[in-house]
Amino acid sequence: MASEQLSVLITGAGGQLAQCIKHVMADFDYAFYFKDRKALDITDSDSINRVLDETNSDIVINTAAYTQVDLAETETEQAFAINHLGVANLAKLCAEKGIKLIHISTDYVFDGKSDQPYLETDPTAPQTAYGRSKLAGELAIQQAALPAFWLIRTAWLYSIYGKNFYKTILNLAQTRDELGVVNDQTGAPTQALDLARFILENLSKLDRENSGIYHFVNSGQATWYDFACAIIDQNALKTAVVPVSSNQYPTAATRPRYSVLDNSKIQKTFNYSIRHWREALQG
Ligand SMILES: NC(=O)C1=CN([C@@H]2O[C@H](COP(=O)(O)OP(=O)(O)OC[C@H]3O[C@@H](n4cnc5c(N)ncnc54)[C@H](OP(=O)(O)O)[C@@H]3O)[C@@H](O)[C@H]2O)C=CC1
Ligand SMILES: Cc1cn([C@H]2C[C@H](O)[C@@H](COP(=O)(O)OP(=O)(O)O[C@H]3O[C@@H](C)C(=O)[C@@H](O)[C@H]3O)O2)c(=O)[nH]c1=O
Repeated sequence: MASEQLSVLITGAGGQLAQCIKHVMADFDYAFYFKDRKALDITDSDSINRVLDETNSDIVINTAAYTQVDLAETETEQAFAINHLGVANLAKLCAEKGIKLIHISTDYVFDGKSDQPYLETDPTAPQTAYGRSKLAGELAIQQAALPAFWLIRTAWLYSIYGKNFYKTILNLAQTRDELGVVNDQTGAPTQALDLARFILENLSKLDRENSGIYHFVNSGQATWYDFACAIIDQNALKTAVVPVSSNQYPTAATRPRYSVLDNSKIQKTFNYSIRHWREALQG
């Protein structure tokens, strides 16, 4: 007898990661339901309740979030309403209905003062309103009595979808001969399609025993300057990229100086090899 297909609900369907999941989903035998903010607002419990029942969800992948790092410094209440209270609503209802949850968090929960890749067990100390709101969401996930959950921290996501640094650099390069890019913030550029593939390839393994926090980033590390140079090279563009310090490129939110995530736990647990960011950038 054929086993019943698992029903997988993806929130935040208008966003980058959700579109990447859509991009790779054809290879996977699940019943997928993509809901954008209009169809499912995670700050509205009635809307979550209705959609969870309608779709008979077994697993929810929550990609819905407030992701505007600088604006969050002034729209802090809105960031918390989504990244904390919205996530808490979703986790509570999933727990009540026995639904497993995959939630995405960020390298910006760390203070950036380390000089070696952060482990899942390292203390968090976000320095931005966005980071604090995401950390509050992490705690809500861990406090909900979910049957199983993965809290996946990732970083510097880019793809052909949505708004991201990769696309910003390509856009700026259309009109500029020179771009100043910070060379004193180090992280791990991560192809969002790689994360989408990891999630779908391992979805059936999600259970109580392997529930917890995982770091998923492409391997290696780079400054935003290194990443911008690689983007310009890959696209054979002529724009010159000039290294600058964070002081020369002031932003409302102070990004971590160093936020590389150690990805060995996820590779070991799921026997999964994550490629280097330079290889991922080649497509
Ligand atoms: N982008 C990155 O570099 C990184 C992202 N992350 C995390 O990964 C996850 C996915 O990020 P990404 O896809 O890039 O982000 P996007 O901003 O591209 O997508 C998030 C989506 O969530 C939607 N959304 C906002 N509020 C609500 C709400 N109340 N209910 C339902 N949907 C809502 C947004 O809609 P609208 O546009 O209408 O607001 C948007 O479509 C997020 O949790 C993010 O914090 C972690 C590390 C790096
Ligand atoms: C566009 C641009 C940015 N920068 C700097 C500003 C900033 O310090 C750094 C990154 O810029 P962005 O604002 O594009 O990226 P930012 O919004 O900080 O990206 C973050 O998004 C959230 C959602 C996350 O969770 C993080 O992991 C991370 O990906 O590069 C330059 O120096 N020159 C430039 O031309």
